[in-house]
Amino acid sequence: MPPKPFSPNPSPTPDSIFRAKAFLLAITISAAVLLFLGLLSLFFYLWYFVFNRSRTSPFDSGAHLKLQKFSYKELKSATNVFSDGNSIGKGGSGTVFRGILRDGKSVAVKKLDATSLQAEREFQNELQILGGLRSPYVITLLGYCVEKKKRILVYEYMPNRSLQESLFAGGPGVLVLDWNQRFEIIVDIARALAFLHLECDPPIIHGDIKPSNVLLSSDFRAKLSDFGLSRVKSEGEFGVDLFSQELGRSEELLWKSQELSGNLVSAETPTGSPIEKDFSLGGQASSSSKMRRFNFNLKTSNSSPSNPNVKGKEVFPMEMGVEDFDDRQLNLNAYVAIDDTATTSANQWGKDWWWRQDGSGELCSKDYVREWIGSQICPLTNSDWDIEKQSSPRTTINLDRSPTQMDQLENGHETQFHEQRYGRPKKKFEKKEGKGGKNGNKKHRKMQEWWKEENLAEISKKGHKLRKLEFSCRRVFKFQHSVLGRRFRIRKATTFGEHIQNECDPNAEFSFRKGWKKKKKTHSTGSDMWSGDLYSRELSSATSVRGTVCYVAPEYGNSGYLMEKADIYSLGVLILVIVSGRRPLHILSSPMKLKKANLISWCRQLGQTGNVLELVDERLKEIYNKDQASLCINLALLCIQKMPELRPDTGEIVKILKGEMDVPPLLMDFSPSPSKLFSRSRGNRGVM
Ligand SMILES: Nc1ncnc2c1ncn2[C@@H]1O[C@H](COP(=O)(O)OP(=O)(O)OP(=O)(O)O)[C@@H](O)[C@H]1O
Repeated sequence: MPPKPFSPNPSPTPDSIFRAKAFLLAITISAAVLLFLGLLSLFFYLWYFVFNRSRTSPFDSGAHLKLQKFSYKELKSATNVFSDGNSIGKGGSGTVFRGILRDGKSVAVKKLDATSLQAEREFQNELQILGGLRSPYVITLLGYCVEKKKRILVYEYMPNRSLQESLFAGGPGVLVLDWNQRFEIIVDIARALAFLHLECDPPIIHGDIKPSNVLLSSDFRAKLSDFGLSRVKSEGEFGVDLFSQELGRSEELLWKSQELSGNLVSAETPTGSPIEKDFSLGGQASSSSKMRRFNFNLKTSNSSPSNPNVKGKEVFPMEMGVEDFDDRQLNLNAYVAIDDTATTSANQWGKDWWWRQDGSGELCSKDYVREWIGSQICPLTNSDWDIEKQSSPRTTINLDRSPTQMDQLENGHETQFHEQRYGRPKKKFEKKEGKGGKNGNKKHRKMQEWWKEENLAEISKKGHKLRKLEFSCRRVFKFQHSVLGRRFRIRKATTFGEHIQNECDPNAEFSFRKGWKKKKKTHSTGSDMWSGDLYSRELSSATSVRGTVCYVAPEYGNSGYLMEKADIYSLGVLILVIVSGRRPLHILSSPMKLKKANLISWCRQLGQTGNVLELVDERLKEIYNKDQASLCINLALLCIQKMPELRPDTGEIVKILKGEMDVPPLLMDFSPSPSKLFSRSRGNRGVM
């Protein structure tokens, strides 16, 4: 068959040309539109994440759960314009209100003090850490509000509010929490910590375990709250936290400022090098050092305490022998260098306060209560103090008078104590004041150093100039001094009740940042001037004291080490508080009860010599599970051991509480401490 002849395509008709052109045009237009839309969404995406999100949500959204962003208007109407009636508590960094959202859900709205650095830090921490956590044992952060300087956090509402209120609000004779509830609360808190330490990766250290940070649901189950001081442990880290990295700088500033002010103790080591050099390393090494060489607070150096080059330091006169010292002398020398391989830093008091909690007997709670009060009224320099004394004798507190009063109290002269405290003629008061002035000044100086450093440490983080720091420190101290005087006039006019704390004006409380402030009418009983918790509340309000006095672990001091075992220590104290229904520091008028003033030391004494069940809250009227109670107390004793390595971890604690593991025997702690050395010299008394 012949091939088919080639026939060329028929020429395109105008119609087909038009259709092809239209098709091409449509493709071009749609491509352009798509491109435009793509670019638009890209720009929107960039705008949203780079500008909008970074302004409103200061954390990496990828790593966190979805938090609701509330408008200020919304929260304002939820809380009835943040009315006093809706206020349910006041903390160091803001006020908490009850709110009802538009969908009817109850929430707790924490309005942070806009201008405070602590509030800002707490806000960031809560979002970055708590915002990413979901556990039945941890409070749920539902959302936040950021508008201009306003910082607000919205949490799930806990109808029974804080453990602090449930434990202490009832007053004598009124039982709020029964034994079962207390035990469940202890288990819940242990589980919360186990979640943070073991289930979170990287682990989270809470850093501020105390009753007011344990919130209770309607059925009295506990949830851990307040992550304002918590931190995420970074990989491979063995002891330095984020904030402590500022410490070297702060220390340096401290030394410089001391040079400037000229009237504080010399900050030089015997070799003339600033102590900051070894400061953090000392702590790091300590956490892995052997028991006998363990020392968190003292810097290891090749110097001797009797080295004449140690300028201005108070050195324990070893040659005299510790036996030559009576208790009073030891109290005055509590911050001296006692180890021949160690020297103190100028801020030693700040790290040594906790020794006074220990069970060795020679240092009582009253000493650090007194010292603490001293710190509050102590101006930055001695001359300021003198000026204040002259200008307003009635408003100054005579610290040197306090030991006498307390000693008499201990000796059982309660009536005399009362008279002296409130009815003594002014002349005698002044005479006494003059007599003990020298020792008092020493104490003042120590407290000044501590507080100065604390303030410097915090403010230096924000890069303030040294002179500005000096100025603000002076101003703060002066202000606190004068207002505290006013406070004590009120106290002098009252009669001596069963609890010293009852004398305090219930409507006033002291804040390190703000001085005395009139307490808002709240339901919170969290601020108790004379309780350990008061120190806590107020100290935790002092921005650079991370953690809570009486709850904070000894190794933490102010050197910045915050590890899991610090939480365990606080948990131990908290367990004792829950079991006993007492605050960690509770000064009572009765001399018989004075030994019980310091819960920790009392418990240690009972652990060594007596029946630990003596500690159980009398209000339980013997209606409690004795096995569980002694388990809790023994567990607490394990947790409050001075050496972090000896404390159990959270996994073990939960197992012990669930009865899946026995309480390990309590080892003796041979940490070299002033009190320990003193004890040993008196016959090798062990200190737990
Ligand atoms: N989610 C909540 N539900 C119910 N009440 C709450 C809630 N959060 C806080 N509160 C109440 O508000 C009080 C103050 O809480 P906040 O966390 O501000 O301060 P704090 O922990 O007591 O003190 P600080 O912040 O100084 O450590 C608590 O004691 C508690 O009574």
